[in-house]
Amino acid sequence: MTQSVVILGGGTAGWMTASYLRAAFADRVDITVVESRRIGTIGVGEATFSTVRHFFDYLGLSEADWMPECNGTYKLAVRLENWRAPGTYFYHPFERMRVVDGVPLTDWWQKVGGTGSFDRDCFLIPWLCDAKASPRYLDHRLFEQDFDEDPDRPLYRTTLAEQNTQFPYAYHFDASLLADFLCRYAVGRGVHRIIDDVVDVRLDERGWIDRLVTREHGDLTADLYVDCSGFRSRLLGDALGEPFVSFQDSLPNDRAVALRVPVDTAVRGIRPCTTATAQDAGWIWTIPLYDRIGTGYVYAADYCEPEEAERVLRDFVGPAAADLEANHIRMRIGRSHRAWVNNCVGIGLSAGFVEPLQSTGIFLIQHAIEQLVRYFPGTDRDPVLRDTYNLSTARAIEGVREFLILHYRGAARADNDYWRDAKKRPVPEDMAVRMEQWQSKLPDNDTTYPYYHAFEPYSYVCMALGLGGIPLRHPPALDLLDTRAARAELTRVREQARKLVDTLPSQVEYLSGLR
Ligand SMILES: Cc1cc2nc3c(=O)[nH]c(=O)nc-3n(C[C@H](O)[C@H](O)[C@H](O)COP(=O)(O)OP(=O)(O)OC[C@H]3O[C@@H](n4cnc5c(N)ncnc54)[C@H](O)[C@@H]3O)c2cc1C
Ligand SMILES: N[C@@H](Cc1c[nH]c2cc(Cl)ccc12)C(=O)O
Repeated sequence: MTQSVVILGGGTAGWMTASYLRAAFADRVDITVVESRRIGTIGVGEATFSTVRHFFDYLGLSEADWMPECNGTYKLAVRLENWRAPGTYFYHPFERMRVVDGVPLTDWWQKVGGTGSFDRDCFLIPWLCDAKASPRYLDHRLFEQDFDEDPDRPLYRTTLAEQNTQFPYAYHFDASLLADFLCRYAVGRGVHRIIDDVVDVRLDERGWIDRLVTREHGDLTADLYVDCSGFRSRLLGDALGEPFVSFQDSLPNDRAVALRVPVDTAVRGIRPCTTATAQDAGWIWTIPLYDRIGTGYVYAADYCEPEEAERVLRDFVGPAAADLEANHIRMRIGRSHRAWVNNCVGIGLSAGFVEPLQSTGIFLIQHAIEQLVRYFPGTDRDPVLRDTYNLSTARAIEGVREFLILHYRGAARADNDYWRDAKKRPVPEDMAVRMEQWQSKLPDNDTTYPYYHAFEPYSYVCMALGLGGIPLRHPPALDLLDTRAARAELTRVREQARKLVDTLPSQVEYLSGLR
């Protein structure tokens, strides 16, 4: 059996991998993390999917264990501003669609209309985000009563595969603080930590990694090497030469500039969502943490210079940006042809990245780690385990890629070359067919990317309706069906939403109580 693992890299991917493998295999697998003090981590990556709760569950960690130490806040949705036209916004919530007489409520909304805001007419979470409300009451009850969440239930080893319901929120957290927290978790459970630089990688005659040469700690050998070295891809890409499949033709944003902005939470409040504000050459993220904002401009170098991007971001933030140091980042957009080659598995930026829209990076890390546990190699090195792992992880990032392409192809904005060119970029062949299908009927299980990538049809529906750039018709069947029950449900959504806004505490009030 595989008895030892060396992980190169101490960023989010490295310490998520180390802590999860430890939780899975205990001391039956010896784990070492080697990380450079000289080479920094990417330092961003602060919003997640709701499914990240399975990661913390698996480690036996409750929110109270890690949120206060990581500046954590709740994320109920992504708020997309100015994608349809300047001054407009809509939400992509963690909330499944209601169904009336077998038809999704958003399809009914197309037929019977509503107030004009599909998100507020069909979902509850947009109302909570607008009100900066907490998803929990002060007694910790969740607003969404569909969950039989027993606050005293023992944490147990849930995984993405058990996500049979849609949990209504995800998290924002300080990426560096989370990596530090997971480092303490892992080292406290017996993971070895070496702070050093890997200066050379030696391969054997088969082209497998024989050992990692460090500057001060000699050579490191293991049965399996996990490359969490970030965009450098020091093992998978550099040492093993695995080809990289670029997504640049369909996802042009390859740069970012970020700021960490201190805020007075008591004054500003905390909107429980990530905001993505479209710009002339990309979009700006706003991630509200407990005592600061994480913000950054994701843009395409072909349309905007770094200096201009930094100026736009500083203008967007305002006077609070003065004297703050900007972090300029080059992004490698695409994926390794294979994430697992011989005795090396790439996880995190080293294996692939599709720009941070919709916060998919940490989900892809979590999915990769879960699959690594499922397909963990034995001494016989069964290639079927490796090949199945590679197929599953490639499909996950290809599905995310397709969902992100939809944002640029589907945005109604066409007010400059960047947004006009976005409509002409190539899309995967199957996706072109699906985009045609969406014009006759909103996306559903039959017309969205067919392999697991975490996004469900309702996410595609929110984009199709919210972005405004795809011509949409309701199916003719709705002209023949009785609309009364659907109209009643639309009224019920608004009544429930108004009651929640009136009874839930603010997110600031609830989170202050956790500290
Ligand atoms: C602009 C931007 C915004 C993002 N926003 C989000 C978001 O909101 N949500 C989300 O889920 N994801 C987001 N991501 C993705 C997220 O940041 C990454 O998935 C996450 O941080 C994982 O990074 P990593 O651990 O793979 O790499 P890194 O953080 O770069 O860590 C690499 C590690 O490898 C070490 N290392 C490298 N080479 C050597 C060597 N030779 N010897 C020793 N050590 C070495 C470094 O010291 C470091 O510890 C974003 C990414 C970018 C670029
Ligand atoms: N079902 C996955 C993915 C997902 C569903 N809704 C959203 C909204 C946002 Cl902002 C990101 C991700 C998602 C999950 O629940 O995490």
